[in-house]
Formats: sequence, structure tokens, C-alpha cells
Amino acid sequence: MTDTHHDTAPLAFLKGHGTENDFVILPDPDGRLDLSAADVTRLCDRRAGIGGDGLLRVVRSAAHPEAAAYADRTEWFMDYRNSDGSIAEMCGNGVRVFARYLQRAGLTDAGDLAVATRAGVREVHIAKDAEDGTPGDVTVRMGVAGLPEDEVTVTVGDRSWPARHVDMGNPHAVAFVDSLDQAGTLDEAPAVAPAAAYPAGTNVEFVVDRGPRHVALRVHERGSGETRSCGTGACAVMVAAARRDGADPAVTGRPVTYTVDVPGGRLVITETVDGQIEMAGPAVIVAEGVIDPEWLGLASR
Ligand SMILES: N[C@@H](CCC[C@H](N)C(=O)O)C(=O)O
Repeated sequence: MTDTHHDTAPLAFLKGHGTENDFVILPDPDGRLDLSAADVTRLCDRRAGIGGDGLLRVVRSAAHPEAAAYADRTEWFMDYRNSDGSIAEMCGNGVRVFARYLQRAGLTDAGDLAVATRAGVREVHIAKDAEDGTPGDVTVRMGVAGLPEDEVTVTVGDRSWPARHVDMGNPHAVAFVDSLDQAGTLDEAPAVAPAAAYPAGTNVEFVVDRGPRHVALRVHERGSGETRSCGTGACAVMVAAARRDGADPAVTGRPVTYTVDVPGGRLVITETVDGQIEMAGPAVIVAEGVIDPEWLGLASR
């Protein structure tokens, strides 16, 4: 934290998740907080902190140097960090939870909005709640998947699989396996070769079939370890599965939809004829509170 936030006022936070990919949310509209990697790690610590796979800082686009160029398109920038404090370009579940926060805070209504991310502006739709009060899903247009042609191999222990390199704004290696247990404990990051394919590291997904246009995955996230869901990872898996199955909306002229089961729930993902990947699923705020400024070291800076 820099001296841009040097009072001892409690710092508001919320906690939320999308299919159990969980986040600490820090509202910082005027961009006063300058979070170090150590600050993020502390906040995301599941025993000594609040706990989360990552952190979403909610900043006005105009107040953030990486988003000022988007300020005429959207008011809000998602400053996403992995739980180890590293910065990632994009977080698919994060942007859906971010939108839910904006709705809860009265900063947007259900309907359409746009959120700036390091991977560009993403369009989001918050569905209205059902009559019984069940919250509507949050859908995000994730952009067009990049499919580099390189041949990639993922290894865990003494097993290796060919993998598909998919770029969803952030990097992914998607390996189809016979059983999700083959990925082992995922306590450590799987080895991915050649390293040159992923100069900034990668997220790795292991995938099995569950039925027609229906797959399930486990994921090891760069910067966070194994998580119970990864939105960009689920989209990468959907595209890899579609191409494997011979489905390409740009060729057939028809959108294609896959159900993607993750350990923490279910995402429904469609590739449109213009190549856009649209991901729908739940996004939930579970708590809000205040952070002790002395604990985080705000008072001494
Ligand atoms: N869980 C996220 C992805 C977060 C970023 C990722 N760990 C990376 O470093 O690229 C998602 O829902 O997409």
C-alpha cells in the first residue's frame, strides 16, 4: 500500500464467488489503494486473512492508468490479482462477480453493462431475479478465443498428454484425459512444454466428456493453484472441445453451446457465429465487512 491511503479508516471489503471461484472484493472507486503483492497474498490467505482465489479491486476506469483509455466506454475497471499477488489479464468468473457487486452496491441495475479489464472491455448481462427470488445468472461476452497452432504437452508425474493452447485474454493449456483423477492432487503446477509457448506461465485444464456437448474439468490456475472453477478456463475448454468435435460456428453458421461442469458448479458456454464466447452462470456476494487497517499495515504507511 502506498501513502495514497494513509488514514486509519477501516477499509470496506466484500466476499463473493462464481461457481466457488472465490474473491475478495475491494471497492476503491477513486483508485487510492496501491496494493502490493504481499497485501494481496495476506488478504487472500484462507487462514490468516479473508481468503480467496483472487482479489477484485473495483476502480473507476478514469482513475486507473491501465483503464483510462476505456473511460468513455465504461465507468468501471476490474483490477484482478491472483492469490499469490500476481496480476492476470482477465478473470471470467471475476468479471461476473464484479458485475454482481456493482448491482448490489446500486452502481448498476440488472441488464447490460460493460467492465474494463486488462484484456479489454467485456460486455456483461445481469439477468433479473426469478419470481421466487432466485438471483439471475450473470453472462459475460468473453471475446474471441485465440488458438495458436503450437504443439503443447502437459505432464503430471509420469503421465503426459497433448494439450490445446487457447488464449482467452490469458493463457490456457487444455488436456483431454480419461479420468479427472489422472491429474493427481494438483498440489504443484503441472509441467507444460515447450516453456516458450507460455512465456508468462499458464493455467492448465484437465477435461473429460460427460455426454454430448457436455464436459467436466479440473483446473490448476496460474498464481492460485487448484481452484473449484475458472471462467476463462471453462471457455478455453469449451472451444477446445468444440474444435475436437468438429464444431466451428464460423464454418457451420450455427452457434454451438456446451455445458461445462467445474468442481464448484456448472457454466453454460456458447460460441456465436462471429466467434464470441458467451459464458453464463451464477455470481454471488456472500459477505461484507471491514478490514482492520492496523492488520493490513495501513496505519504505518
Ligand atoms: N479464475 C479466473 C482466472 C484468473 C486468472 C488466472 N489465474 C491467470 O493467471 O490467468 C477465471 O475465472 O477466469
